[in-house]
Parts: sequence; structure tokens; C-alpha cells
Amino acid sequence: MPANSIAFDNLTKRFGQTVAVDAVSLAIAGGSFVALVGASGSGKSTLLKMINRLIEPTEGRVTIDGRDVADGPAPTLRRRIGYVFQGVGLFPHMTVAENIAIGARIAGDTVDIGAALDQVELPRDVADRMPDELSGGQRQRVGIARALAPGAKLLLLDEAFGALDPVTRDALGTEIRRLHADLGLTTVLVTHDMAEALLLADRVLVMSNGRIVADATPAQLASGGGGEEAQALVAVPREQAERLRALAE
Ligand SMILES: Nc1ncnc2c1ncn2[C@@H]1O[C@H](COP(=O)(O)OP(=O)(O)OP(=O)(O)O)[C@@H](O)[C@H]1O
Repeated sequence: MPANSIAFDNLTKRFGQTVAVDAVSLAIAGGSFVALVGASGSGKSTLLKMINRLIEPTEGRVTIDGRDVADGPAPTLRRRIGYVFQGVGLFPHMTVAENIAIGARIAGDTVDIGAALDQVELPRDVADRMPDELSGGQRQRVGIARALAPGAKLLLLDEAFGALDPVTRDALGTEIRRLHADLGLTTVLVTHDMAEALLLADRVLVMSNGRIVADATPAQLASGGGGEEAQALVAVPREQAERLRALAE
């Protein structure tokens, strides 16, 4: 498998009586773009956070290129894995430049802030601004720049476009896809939006009650494959598209 592949091996997480992730075994090829979709509470975020050890499994393990993520210190692991979530979590009292550099600085490295801003198509003059002087979409771009600044080759996105207007959301999605290709990333995107998953990912995993109930390509899903639960989710954007088409007739 190409570098930066991820594997789940009987991965389970229980919170008391709740089985958030239920014995998931699955491999994600290095360089692929995988979307994880499913209803609220189906276990998507829990599965994602076990990759960068924000959550530790109850049973089973996650490996990256065959090595257990639990081997070695979590901060070292997290420098390899960019993580962007809804709300971004920029430090409000630090400038954009300081926010982007923080991960690398802690590790004793420096970051080319201009290049990091170029990468996410932000003007270089935002470097000295504070996060609350940016739009939501710009803040999200800073979050992506920060996640990738330490040279991460894996990118985890947890509803990263969730709070944005549809136009900004679409533009950021396209940009993430470009960054994914340009930087040769392995990307895992958690989203409740099947249309976003179909348009951005190479492979769509559907979660339900802690299990992966469908594993298909966007083309397979669009042509009716993937099973009942997947098709129930595909029906939403399909019906919207049909209603729009009907309006034009
Ligand atoms: N820290 C926690 N303590 C107890 N239960 C938790 C905790 N985190 C998650 N859960 C439970 O685990 C299950 C899976 O949650 P998770 O956040 O992974 O779902 P999700 O699919 O990401 O949902 P959403 O789309 O709403 O973010 C849910 O039943 C949730 O209530």
C-alpha cells in the first residue's frame, strides 16, 4: 500500500453502555480521500478521533503504515496528522501567523507563513490579523493551514465546513480536494452531507450504530449501489437535484 495508509483492526469504543464504535476492521489506502457519513450519533467522530488518539479505543487498534498509533507519544503522532473540526479552535489571543506556527513552534521548528497562506489561498496580509478579524471561511482556511504546517500527510476533517454558507463551503471543499492531490495526502472527511461526500471523496463509508454498513465509490452510490442505508442518504441530494431540474422545465 502507498505511504500514509490507515487500518482499523477490530476497533471498538464504548462509553459506559453505549457502543460508539463496534468492532470496525477496515483499510484506507494511502493517498485516498474517504468520506465517513451517517446519522448523528452513529460513531463517525469517535472513529476519526481514534486515528489521532484524541480518543483511545476500548478494544482493537489503529495502525498507520502498519505501526500502531499507540506506539510512541501522541504529540509526535499528531504532527503527522492534520486535524480540522467545526469551529476550528484558533487561539483568539494569537495572530493568524502565530496560530499557523504554533504546532511547529512547540516542536522547535519554524514555518514559512507566506507559503502556508498561499497554500490555502489566503492573502499574505492576513498574517498579522487576529482570528476575530476574519470571516468564518477565512478562519477555516487558517485552520487548514495550521493543520498542514508541520508537514502532515494525513488530514482529518470533522464537519470542517459545517458552519459555513453553501458557497463558501463548496469553494473550501474544492480547495481541500486540490490540496489533497497537490500534497499527496490521505484525507478522511466526516460529514452528515451525502452530496459533499459524493462530490469530494473517492470512497464513501456509511456508519450506523457504530458499524460500517456501506463501503462504496461515489459512482456506485450514484447508480443505486451500496445498500439500503446508503441509498436512503443518497436519496436526499438526488431528490433535491430532481426538484431543481423540474423547476427549469
Ligand atoms: N465522551 C463521550 N461520553 C459518552 N458518550 C459519548 C462520548 N462521545 C460520544 N459518545 C456517544 O457515542 C456515540 C457516537 O458519538 P459520535 O460523536 O462519534 O457520533 P457522530 O456520528 O460523530 O455524531 P454527530 O454527527 O452528531 O457528530 C453517541 O451515542 C454519543 O452520544
